[in-house]
Amino acid sequence: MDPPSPSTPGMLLRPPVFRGMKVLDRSVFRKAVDLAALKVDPKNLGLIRKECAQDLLRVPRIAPIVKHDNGKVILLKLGVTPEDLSPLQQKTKELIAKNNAEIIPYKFEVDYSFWTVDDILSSILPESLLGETPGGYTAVGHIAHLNLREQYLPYKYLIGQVILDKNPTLRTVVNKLDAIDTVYRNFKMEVLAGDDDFWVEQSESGCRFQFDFSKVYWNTRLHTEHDRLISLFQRGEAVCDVMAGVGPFAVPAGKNGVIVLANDLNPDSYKAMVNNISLNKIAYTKAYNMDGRAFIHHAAAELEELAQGPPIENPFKKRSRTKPRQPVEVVSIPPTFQHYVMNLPASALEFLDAFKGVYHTRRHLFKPHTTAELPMIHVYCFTKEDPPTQDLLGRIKEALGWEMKEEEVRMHYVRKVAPMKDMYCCSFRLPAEVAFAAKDAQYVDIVPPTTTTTTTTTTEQRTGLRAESAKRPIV
Ligand SMILES: C[S@@+](CC[C@H](N)C(=O)[O-])C[C@H]1O[C@@H](n2cnc3c(N)ncnc32)[C@H](O)[C@@H]1O
Repeated sequence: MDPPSPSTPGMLLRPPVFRGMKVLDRSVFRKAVDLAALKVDPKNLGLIRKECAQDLLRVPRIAPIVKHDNGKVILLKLGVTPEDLSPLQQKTKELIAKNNAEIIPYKFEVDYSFWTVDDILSSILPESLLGETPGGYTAVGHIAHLNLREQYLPYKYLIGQVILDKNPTLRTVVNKLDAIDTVYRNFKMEVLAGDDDFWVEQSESGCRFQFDFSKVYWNTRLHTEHDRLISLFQRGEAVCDVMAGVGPFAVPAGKNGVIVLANDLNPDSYKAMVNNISLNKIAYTKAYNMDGRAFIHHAAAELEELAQGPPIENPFKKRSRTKPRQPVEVVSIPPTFQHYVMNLPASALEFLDAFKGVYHTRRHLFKPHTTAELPMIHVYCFTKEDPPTQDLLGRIKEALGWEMKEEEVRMHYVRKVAPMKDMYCCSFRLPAEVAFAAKDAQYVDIVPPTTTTTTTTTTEQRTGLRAESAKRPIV
């Protein structure tokens, strides 16, 4: 079939075609389109707009009533000219006659600012590349990040510039390079357009997060999953976030009055998390920078010790002016964790071996001696199996050294990360046989790469958790 001729109504409001352009020339996107317009008594504008809706110009981003001379006119649909009214409905023609409406030629002029990203890219890219939409991106703060396929790379700067031009909230457009870093899970990226500035601010779960997007892991698509898990944590419970990143679980949970000991191996994630704790005025979350396996043991000891201190006062909680006698918000620290979070899907299952003997010397803290139950483990993983049950149960058994029954593990589907690869969150209660087992030599703590510091705020000494940590630097 022949392509539609440029005079076909549908083609009139498409940008001019400049296939093969590699350096953006915005000036070529000017276009004038000849339309017909109705000049009517201003008091009849609304009536005609309503009665003749089918015959008015219906093109996205163009309102059919426009200013003309000192008044307003109504634009008629594409294909109608002052000389040829035949495309109009009979009802419209009658209304025009009845209202003595004048039909005038109207030159509708558009330029680069009118067209969408897809309009422009589809007039620039070779036809062979038009099947996909390379203009799709994910925004993190002021950065749009693309994952351009190889065939689009010769046009990458142009694609980046068009996206930047068309999205006023963006300042930088980057393309992800190579695969993800295997340890810290961050991407190398190339700036395609805009500022060479990777320091972003992003909101999630009612909190603000600041970080260098080129140095740490952040995935906007995990928002719902972060919220799901956070909603399981109760105020006054203790959560151990073993691979916490910049704090998308730890900071909002802390804001809800959950005591969180949160760790990340990446020093840049750790520093950002410390800053985010302070930025959001969180009294209940404390950041650490060590290997996750070591942290599982370290945190159990640390929490038990913290629990022996005073409850945490929240100096940031605003007091009500109308209720001046409201008590200061206080949360007691439980001696054991109610939840562990392990979001490092590529290898977190392998870290389960660290739970062997984690409460060997702390049996007295749990039932039947107290009301405390053993903690829930929420461990993220990837699988290529569908259904995933046997694969995940097998890998849990291998790492934990204990066979979990199918009904003891909740496998929550999180998202598809590749055509044959799914992300799951496995939640199960830590078995007593594992938690209280004798500790193997291999579980001796590893010296962390850096020591822990706490956020520096003037209120630091007033918060139980921070006051404790200020007294006892972790080595
Ligand atoms: C997939 S990210 C998840 C971060 C965060 N929990 C989230 O949901 O956005 C995994 C994190 O694990 C950290 N990590 C990698 N190896 C680690 C280890 N051995 N111990 C602790 N953290 C580790 C990485 O630096 C990264 O921030």
